[in-house]
Amino acid sequence: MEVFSATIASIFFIIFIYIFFIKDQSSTKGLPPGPKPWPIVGNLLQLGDKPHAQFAELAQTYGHDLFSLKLGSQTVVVASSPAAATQVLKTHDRILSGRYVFQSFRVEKHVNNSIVWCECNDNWKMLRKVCRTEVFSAKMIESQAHLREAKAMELVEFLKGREGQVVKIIEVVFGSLVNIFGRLIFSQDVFDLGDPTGGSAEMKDHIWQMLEMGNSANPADYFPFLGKFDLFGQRRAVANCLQQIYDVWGAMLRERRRAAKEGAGSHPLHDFVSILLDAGLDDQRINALLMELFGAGTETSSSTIEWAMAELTKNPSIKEKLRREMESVLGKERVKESDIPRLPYLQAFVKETLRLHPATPMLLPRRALETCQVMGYTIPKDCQIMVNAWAIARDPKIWKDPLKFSPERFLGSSLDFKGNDFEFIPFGGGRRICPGIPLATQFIGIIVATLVQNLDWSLPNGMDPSELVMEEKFGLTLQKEPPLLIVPKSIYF
Ligand code: HEM
Repeated sequence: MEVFSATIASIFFIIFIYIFFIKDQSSTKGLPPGPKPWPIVGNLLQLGDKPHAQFAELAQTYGHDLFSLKLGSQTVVVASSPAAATQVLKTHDRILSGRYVFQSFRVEKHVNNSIVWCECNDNWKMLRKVCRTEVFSAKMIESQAHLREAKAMELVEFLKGREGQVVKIIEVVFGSLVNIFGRLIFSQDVFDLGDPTGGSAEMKDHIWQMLEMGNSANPADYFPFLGKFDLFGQRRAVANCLQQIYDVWGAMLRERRRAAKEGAGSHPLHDFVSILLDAGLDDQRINALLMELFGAGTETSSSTIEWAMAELTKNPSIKEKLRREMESVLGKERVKESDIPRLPYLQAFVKETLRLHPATPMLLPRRALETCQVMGYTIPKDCQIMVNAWAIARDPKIWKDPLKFSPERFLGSSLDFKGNDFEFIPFGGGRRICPGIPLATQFIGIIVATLVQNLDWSLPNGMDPSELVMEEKFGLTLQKEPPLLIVPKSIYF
């Protein structure tokens, strides 16, 4: 019996070795060069909390265009130059348009209806079309400008009320953005800025929980065979959280449908929900899309605004230039979104913030739908592909004095983030480019301009702005450590 058990154990051991060593070795044939992986863990131990910076260093050694590495048993290819980004996001856009869906988010009902995670199938095309022609159309964006302007001013009033007190800027900006989204999406606030327990506490908690779960590591992303067991219950937690959010929204959707029926087919409110109902989307699609807009829009935009505030704090002369531009163009008028096209320095400032601090430094991971050849290397089917937009935007071969925060570099330049200039791709590119660009740029522009026009602030404890340490963590972090703390001071013209 013992001999039998030992034989079975040996067979399993050999299969295990085969899977992790021999099969792995053969699957690396033709891949871009990269650091030698350790057995089983691959190059995981070489990653810290800033993979985009570590990947930038690896690119120096192994391949300025493309290099590959193993994260556990997953093969990952990283593009780190504009030429390689062009290949991934343009030349091979179709084949490389799959998404690598994080294991915690593999909740079937959500993924199938998700614009972020589903394949570029008919459902995805329909959702993108609704976004392009309805939700983010120029008419819709313009019609809701007054809401964002009012919320930006509410934020200023809130901060003025905290004069002399220390404020963690990300929390108030995040709260403001969630409220703007609440208003744009279903015409109601989610947070009460002045009362941390106020607003819709239930919805606020669910959204925080979702964002935190999205940021927590799942070992199954490195060892996919663990995925089906959901060992740490992360997928179940995401599914529960989504269900709770959908339940709240479900009640609202039912109420809207009822009101629409009674009002002979017209929805009284002009918000995203009414657009989606009018577009004939079913509840599951609406739920998934609303979740996506909240998830993809709030954290990215609020972290960009936090970076903008940090740069303004560190560079008071830039804050002054923004103020002077507004004074000369608008006089004493309060800034509005429709003024942004007349404020070139503000536009250049937003671009420079996105260049140095892209909210998703390596975009969202893509997946090869088929094996293909890119720049003479083999990219195997199902391989994960990342584009290091952060490294590209700091490459001294492309940018003069790349680490200097200088909005001037964009003045008089046609360089834009709309996916055609592959040296500057904070919103990605190709068919999966961020559909929220028109909204994100309005948000960021109006909030930054309103803060600069109406408020002054300093760092706590008389700290000198030059001492401000500005370090990115990986991508979609809530930037809890170190947060930007400021002391608001009102300014009066
Ligand atoms: C500063 C703000 C933002 C940044 C930096 C940003 C960045 C990105 C990036 C890099 C991608 C992946 C693109 C690719 O794979 O090539 C993406 C996708 C996406 N973004 Fe944004 N985003 C921002 C704001 C928003 C907003 C405000 C919304 C909507 C309200 C939004 C909705 C989406 C959606 C739905 C996708 C998935 C698109 C798809 O897979 O087809 N984003 N975003």
